[in-house]
Amino acid sequence: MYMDHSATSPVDPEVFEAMKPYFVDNFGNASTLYSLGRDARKAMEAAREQVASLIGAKPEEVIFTSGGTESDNIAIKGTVYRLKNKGNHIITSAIEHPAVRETCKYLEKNGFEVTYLPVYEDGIVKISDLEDAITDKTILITIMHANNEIGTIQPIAEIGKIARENKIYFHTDAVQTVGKIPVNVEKMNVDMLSLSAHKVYGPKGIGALYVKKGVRLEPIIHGGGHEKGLRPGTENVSGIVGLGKACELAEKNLLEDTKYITNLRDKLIDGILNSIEQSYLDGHRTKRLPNNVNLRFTGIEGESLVLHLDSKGVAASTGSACSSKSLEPSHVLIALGLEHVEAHGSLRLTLGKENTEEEVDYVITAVKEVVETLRKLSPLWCEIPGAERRE
Ligand SMILES: Cc1ncc(COP(=O)(O)O)c(C=O)c1O
Ligand code: FES
Repeated sequence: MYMDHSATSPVDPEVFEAMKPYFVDNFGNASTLYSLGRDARKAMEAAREQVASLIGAKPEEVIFTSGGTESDNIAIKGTVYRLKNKGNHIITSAIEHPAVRETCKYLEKNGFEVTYLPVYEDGIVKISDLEDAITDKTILITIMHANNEIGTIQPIAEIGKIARENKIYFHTDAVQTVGKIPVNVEKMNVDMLSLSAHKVYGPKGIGALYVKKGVRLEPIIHGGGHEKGLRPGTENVSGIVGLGKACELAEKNLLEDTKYITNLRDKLIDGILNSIEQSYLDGHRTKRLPNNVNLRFTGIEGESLVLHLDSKGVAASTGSACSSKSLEPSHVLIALGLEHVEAHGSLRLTLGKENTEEEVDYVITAVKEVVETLRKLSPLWCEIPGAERRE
């Protein structure tokens, strides 16, 4: 069973049906003048309205991109390149997705200064830290709405208010929240917001950037002038139609889906914490995405856990990285103040609307069995203080 919806989600059959005509029959280039092209343009503009409606924006404030990564790059580089004569300071958080984090690291190598706000144990930035970090050189604040690993939700409206008071542009990466919790660009006081279709039952490789009316960005890609010159290139019409449909469905079902998934999440968290000794939840207990469960087990390696769960038919992910190139565990878990050895045993289960209570029960048992098996095999487990000795 699939419990890795924060990595990607299946395309909803309704979304797929909506996209189908735009591959073979209505294949026109949306920039052409004849009716085939005009039909494509019409479908694209309808999708722009669907996206705008979900996030409380005006359609003309929505730019289609190839996904979250590109939206983040256009927003961040587009702002700082435009304002580089005004200042060179960017504020972000220590737990951003690589699409933001690596963009900031790149900019640091190119003359910009970046402050990475700490998040403390609960995974949430402190407003007082943000206020202290602002200087007269600060030109951009970019802080994610919810974290992709630990699911914590940041106080975006408050951050946006401070950005406004200080006349600093504010971008948020809302890839993990759009379609999962209410997102309203006006209420959140944001100037730019990134979203991606494949996290909300839409296709991969398509997303959008909200750019508030009046906010001007320097283009980072140059070409034929599509999408107000910010994202030139022949439009991915079928993808855009899919994104629009996914947003329409998300808007229609948001409250019901959220309630259903939150219930599964809490059952999963309690079930695992209550049945496995030395297991811990990472991130805030309630200020977290309705579908995010991120746990840690003393004495266990996350990657072995994921591979053993896979053999029991459960798709999940981990923030530990023993066998990856970096040999570093997730920067997000380290930012929570965890030691390397603690971050080493992390398991992320992210639920979706097609998961059921029976699946949750199965996963609780599967995780318990795998943790017990791995601990039995571990020569270190019996030496850990408080560990129950197993013969
Ligand atoms: C918070 C966040 N930002 C950005 C991205 C990147 O989005 P995309 O895969 O559409 O480029 C992801 C996806 O993993 C994400 O979770
Ligand atoms: S050794 Fe496992 S996360 Fe580093």
